[in-house]
Amino acid sequence: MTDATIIPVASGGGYDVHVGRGLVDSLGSVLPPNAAKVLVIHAPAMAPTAERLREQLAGRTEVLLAEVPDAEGAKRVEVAAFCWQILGQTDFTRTDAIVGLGGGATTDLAGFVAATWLRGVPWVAVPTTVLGAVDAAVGGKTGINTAEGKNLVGAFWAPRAVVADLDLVATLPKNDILAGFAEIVKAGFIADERILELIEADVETATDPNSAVFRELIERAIRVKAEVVSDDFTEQGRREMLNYGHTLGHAIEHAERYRWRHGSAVAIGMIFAAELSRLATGLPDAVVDRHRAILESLTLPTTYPIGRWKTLLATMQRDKKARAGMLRFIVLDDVGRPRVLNGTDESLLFSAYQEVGS
Ligand SMILES: NC(=O)c1ccc[n+]([C@@H]2O[C@H](COP(=O)([O-])OP(=O)(O)OC[C@H]3O[C@@H](n4cnc5c(N)ncnc54)[C@H](O)[C@@H]3O)[C@@H](O)[C@H]2O)c1
Ligand SMILES: O=C(O)C(=O)C[C@@H](O)[C@H](O)[C@H](O)COP(=O)(O)O
Ligand SMILES: [Zn+2]
Repeated sequence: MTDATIIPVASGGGYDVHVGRGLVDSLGSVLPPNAAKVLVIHAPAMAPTAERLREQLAGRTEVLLAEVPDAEGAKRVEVAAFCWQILGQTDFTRTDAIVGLGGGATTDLAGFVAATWLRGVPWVAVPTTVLGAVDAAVGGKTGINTAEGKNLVGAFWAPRAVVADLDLVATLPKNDILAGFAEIVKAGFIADERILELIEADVETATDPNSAVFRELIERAIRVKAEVVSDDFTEQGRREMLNYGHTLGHAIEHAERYRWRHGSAVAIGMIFAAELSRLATGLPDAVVDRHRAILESLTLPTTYPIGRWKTLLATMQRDKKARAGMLRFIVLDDVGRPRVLNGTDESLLFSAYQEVGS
């Protein structure tokens, strides 16, 4: 692909993340050469792009389109079943391929459908949000939500390529761009302080999809994720660090019935994780304050009602990092030094939450 930055991922069979502009027009080059059929699972906002893909690939392969509900509405078993039905009725085989075109919710679903159809067919992720490009589409964590919690059903199933076309991301509403920055900030705090410095230097330029700094931030965050998942695809250890801010974040998404943006919930979750780090590991006050300053500069939420604590705690018990009923959190010893905190007692957790509670 021309003008693309290539970021390799070494796990899940090995694949590349392509970052650049106008890339979707050469999507055919990353599809399996012998695929007779391609199912494009896409978000409603991406219908015109899906149609463009159909025209582009006509003659080479049969392109089927599956428009799925917007945002978290896509991550439901009924929607997976709708996709499985299309695959069944079109005799989709293991040499065919799925394309996930949309934000993280769409690519999580598309990857899950690919992982489960015939126990695994090839798929390509085409993220169209900031959050999808820097995080969701990379690493092969696929899944759907259940009534009990976020991403409780899923599979590790790597794509054969990720195509992050920044021309597609440019149409994203500003609030979605800002929410996606929560994951970029996460990458900054756990592994790349330069990310934080670039946002602090000029938040307007950093979040302008046409700026060079924006592209640098996208690429830096992808490199963080690619490096971690190359080392630990199935989350046996190091990959857990990517869950910084997510234990409380996912509980907030559940409490809000999946109507909140993921990045907004993770922003509050990171404040909680930073406050917990201050209490448990002695994370300096300045680093905790830095979380608030950066997330507020992005106009992301940093507080949540104090009265919701018991509800959130109950949901957090189902967090995938929990072991034998014991909650585990990702905390920071310092910027760039995340680690797991085991066996946290409830009063310590509540003390940290009091700093978040409004
Ligand atoms: N698998 C992973 O490793 C991983 C990592 C991070 C997040 N996630 C998941 O990703 C999801 C959040 O992803 P998201 O923030 O991209 O949200 P999203 O997929 O809900 O997309 C946000 C909104 O933007 C719209 N949209 C998408 N692209 C657009 C475009 N180019 N122009 C205009 N509108 C567009 C969508 O239709 C939606 O309304 C959550 O479900 C989260 O759990 C997964
Ligand atoms: O890739 C990972 O690993 C992550 O934890 C990245 C997170 O940003 C992402 O939201 C992920 O979907 C959370 O996974 P879960 O296992 O906590 O459901
Ligand atoms: Zn996330």
